Amino acid sequence: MVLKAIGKYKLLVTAALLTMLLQVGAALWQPSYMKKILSVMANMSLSTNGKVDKISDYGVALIGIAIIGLVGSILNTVTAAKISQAVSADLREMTFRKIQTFSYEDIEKYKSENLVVRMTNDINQIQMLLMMIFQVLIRVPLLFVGAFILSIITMPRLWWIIVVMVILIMLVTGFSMKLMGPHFMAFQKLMDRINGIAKDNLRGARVVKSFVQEKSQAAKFNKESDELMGHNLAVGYAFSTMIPAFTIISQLAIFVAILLVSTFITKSASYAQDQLGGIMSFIQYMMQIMFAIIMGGMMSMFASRGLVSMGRIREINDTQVSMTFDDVADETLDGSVEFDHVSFSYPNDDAPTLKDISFKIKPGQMVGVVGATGAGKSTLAQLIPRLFDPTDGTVKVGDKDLKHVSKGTLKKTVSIVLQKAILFSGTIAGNLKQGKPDATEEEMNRAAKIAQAAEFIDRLPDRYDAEVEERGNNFSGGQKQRMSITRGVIKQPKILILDDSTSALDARSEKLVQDAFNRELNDTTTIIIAQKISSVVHADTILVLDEGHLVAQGNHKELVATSDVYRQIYDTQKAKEA
Ligand SMILES: Nc1ncnc2c1ncn2[C@@H]1O[C@H](COP(=O)(O)OP(=O)(O)OP(=O)(O)O)[C@@H](O)[C@H]1O
Repeated sequence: MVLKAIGKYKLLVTAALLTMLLQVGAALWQPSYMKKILSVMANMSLSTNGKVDKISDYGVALIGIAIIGLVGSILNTVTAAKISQAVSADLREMTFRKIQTFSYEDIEKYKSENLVVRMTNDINQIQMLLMMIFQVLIRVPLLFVGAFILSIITMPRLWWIIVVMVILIMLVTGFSMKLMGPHFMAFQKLMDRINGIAKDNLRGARVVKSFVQEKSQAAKFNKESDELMGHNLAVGYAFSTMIPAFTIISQLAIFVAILLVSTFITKSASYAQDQLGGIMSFIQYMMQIMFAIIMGGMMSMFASRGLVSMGRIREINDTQVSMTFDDVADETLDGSVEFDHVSFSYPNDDAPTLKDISFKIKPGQMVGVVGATGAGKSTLAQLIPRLFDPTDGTVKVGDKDLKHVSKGTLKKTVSIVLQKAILFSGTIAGNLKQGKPDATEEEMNRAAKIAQAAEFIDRLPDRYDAEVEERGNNFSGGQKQRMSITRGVIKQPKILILDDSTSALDARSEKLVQDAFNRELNDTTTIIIAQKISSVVHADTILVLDEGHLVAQGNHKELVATSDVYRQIYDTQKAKEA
């Protein structure tokens, strides 16, 4: 997946690789000139004629090589940044598009905060890994092998120092990586949890404040945050020992090399003139070898985090969407609804929430759904716009099994106004047009009048262009519900489901909404889920749910006479009102 995404940027990738080569070439070339300069200096006492000129020529060449290396480095950083940014943006967009195809069930399985972390933090990890790859991937092995060979050619008698140094550095790097690995693995999961707590806390800020929950929320957050800090510290400790260990090893290697060369010099004067310059380049090559191993270690660290993130992003993109729609032409369905022996269990929940439910609703009927809290009313409603598929049985709309209806047909036939009014930041018009993207102002007006939203929208200076803040925070609960109902009715669906969506309206407004429905939405099948029996008392038929079972169906009068569950709810509510 990532390779495919990188494949789009072949030109940039080639440029990054070439500039990386340029950098390595310059780095490996530089010490040989250093050796030449020092060799000339070592021989100076014998005859200085022409030697200063030679030194300055070598000096100019050295600066030239440094400039080539610098240009290579700048171009490499720019191209690596471009590739990593472009690829991560592509991955982010691709993943977001994939999430848009998810069913509600898929989103529930992942959890929204987990998806947010994947789209942000995991993509950042991949971006950092790509940056690293295009800055050091070729550089590390080339620099390592090149410096290794050249150091031995420069000082053949000191080959063993290099070998011992490489072994020691690799051991330290391997040991440190082993210590750090599990902590990196824990990062992402903790980030998911921290994000979830922060999201819940900020979303429920009013609850937190009104129930004085700041301390307990902070304690919950601190627990996860401290755990993250623990992992970060462990990585920090491993790093803090790794770097000094490298320094000790390299200093030791330099000391032994100088000591040995000094011994050779005392034994042979000619060796001094031949090899004195070599020791300088030898040390530089040693440093380059060490740098290559450290970079390799860092890369494996980024890689271990980046690979976990790649796995998490791939998991989203490889997800088999749990709900697909038949690729059939859109059609016009009537507003009848039929549940045929429908049972339903939530994902990861063994016990069924709906149990063997069967009923039929005729087009244009007004239907009430009542039952105790948790009886399964909202769950039943969510099966009609296919937010979930039933575990058993069939849900039909307009006599067609929902599983064989196109997405377009379902969208124009069914509209649901959820229990919680969810608005998006933007304008009122932007929110209403989610119900019908090409809605005219006249259509918005008509829908707003039915939902009793026109009265407050008309009072706003910008009317439909008035700003809606994040989650509609600048509107009251009742206003949000009215806008939500407006969005639901604007496309004039054949079936309108109101899931307890007038709960924040006062009795007068609720009555006005219901009257408007009766007047304006005569042909629409209206399914009203209600806590209060008074909201559905005039319905053509009422479904009574009890612990996931449909225990009775009929109009108010019939149910009072025949259903114990219904009568019980009715009597309790009447007693409260009295
Ligand atoms: N997304 C979900 N995942 C798992 N279980 C759920 C989910 N939503 C609801 N449930 C469970 O299903 C049962 C029925 O919930 P549902 O919301 O349908 O009841 P309800 O009758 O609409 O209740 P209320 O009147 O309080 O809104 C409850 O026990 C609830 O815990």
